[in-house]
Amino acid sequence: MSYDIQTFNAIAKEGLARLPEDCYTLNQTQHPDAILLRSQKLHDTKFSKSIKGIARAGAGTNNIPVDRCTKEGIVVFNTPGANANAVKELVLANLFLAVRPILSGANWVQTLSGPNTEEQAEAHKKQFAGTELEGKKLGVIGLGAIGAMVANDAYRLGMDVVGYDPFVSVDTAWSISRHVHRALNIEEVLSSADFITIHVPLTEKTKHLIGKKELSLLQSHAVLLNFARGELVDAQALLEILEQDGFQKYVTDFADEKLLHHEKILVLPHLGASTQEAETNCAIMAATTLANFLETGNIRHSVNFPTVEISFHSPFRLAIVHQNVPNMLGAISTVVAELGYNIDNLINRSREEIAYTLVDLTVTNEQAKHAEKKIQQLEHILSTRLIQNLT
Ligand SMILES: NC(=O)c1ccc[n+]([C@@H]2O[C@H](COP(=O)([O-])OP(=O)(O)OC[C@H]3O[C@@H](n4cnc5c(N)ncnc54)[C@H](O)[C@@H]3O)[C@@H](O)[C@H]2O)c1
Ligand SMILES: O=C(O)[C@H](O)COP(=O)(O)O
Repeated sequence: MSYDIQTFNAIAKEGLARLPEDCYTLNQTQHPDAILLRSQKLHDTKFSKSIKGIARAGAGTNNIPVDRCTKEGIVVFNTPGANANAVKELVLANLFLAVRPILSGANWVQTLSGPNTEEQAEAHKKQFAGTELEGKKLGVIGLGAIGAMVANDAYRLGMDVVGYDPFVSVDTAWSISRHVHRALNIEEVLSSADFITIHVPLTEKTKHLIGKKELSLLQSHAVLLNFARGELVDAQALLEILEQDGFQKYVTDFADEKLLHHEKILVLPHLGASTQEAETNCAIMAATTLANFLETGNIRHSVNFPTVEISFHSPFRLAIVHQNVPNMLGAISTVVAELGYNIDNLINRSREEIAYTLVDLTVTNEQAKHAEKKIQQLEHILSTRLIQNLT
């Protein structure tokens, strides 16, 4: 069995190495089995019926039409936490840059010349004096993989940290220092913190999460950092409020023409996950997850399908994507029973409107194909896949 994977963007070679040549080809057909990508926008892409999964080597999946994928039975994966440390380090670097005029001091020194360079530097250094992070208050909006790491490390730097996340997962909650205060609403964070950093995904619900009302709550000396997604902040409202000296500075990882050449805005070219380590981690996790899905039907790290994992020992497995309606399991097992086959193992899980069933069979190739064909004829089936156990 060979799978063709369509790739977009620079996927680290360590990840591509998880797709060995004897089982995988890259970009060889018009009808690939799966897509592996980073930030390429797929909203206008029509997916071939051959596509079973899309793996995002990264955290955010707002570049993928996830709802449409769900309707088409395509499993979308991401790589939770794989680039969190890279983003955390860049956020911390920008907190330091926000309190110490490091860049302007370094640029100014380059303008000096002559044998008294050192004296000139010493005489004028006071114009580049800064403040310290220790004792200042950091507000973290979104306490997932990145937000939790930022909160913990900021606390270790001596900052007073307050976090807001009404949907925080149990696993992440366990990882957050007990010294991080829990805010019950976003207003508390925005109005009380000296620095606010945003780490929530961009969805229809979070677009412009920080709008005019929220920006108006910031203290005049506050610094807002956005290393999550540009559209989380209403750029027009932000420009107006900065103009009125509503707050001090906006640091963003997302280029937007409206925000360029503004003395109170620092724009970076989406560098959050651009470290060798993060690129390698994400590529390995995405490729491994995709390969496991293609070869066994098992699903983990999906943003639109349930987690479904059982060990694969039978010669054949049917992977069935169907609508989450009553009696699908009964209908599927009746088809198999009427054919006279015994089910070795079966798992069914659902997530909102979608459900996924794996049926393991010890039958011949022909018999397995026959069972698949019969199941395809059932109502509410979105797709089926017959996987042969090659181990
Ligand atoms: N700049 C970069 O290169 C870069 C790199 C990685 C991730 N990101 C962005 O950062 C986002 C977060 O990444 P992550 O790995 O921490 O994801 P994550 O899924 O681990 O964490 C997101 C957190 O946001 C919380 N959340 C959702 N809606 C919220 C709301 N309205 N208010 C408060 N909290 C809310 C969730 O409960 C979750 O805990 C990604 O979705 C992506 O857009 C950017
Ligand atoms: O969501 C993410 O993981 C980041 O935005 C990384 O994007 P990139 O892979 O294009 O650097």
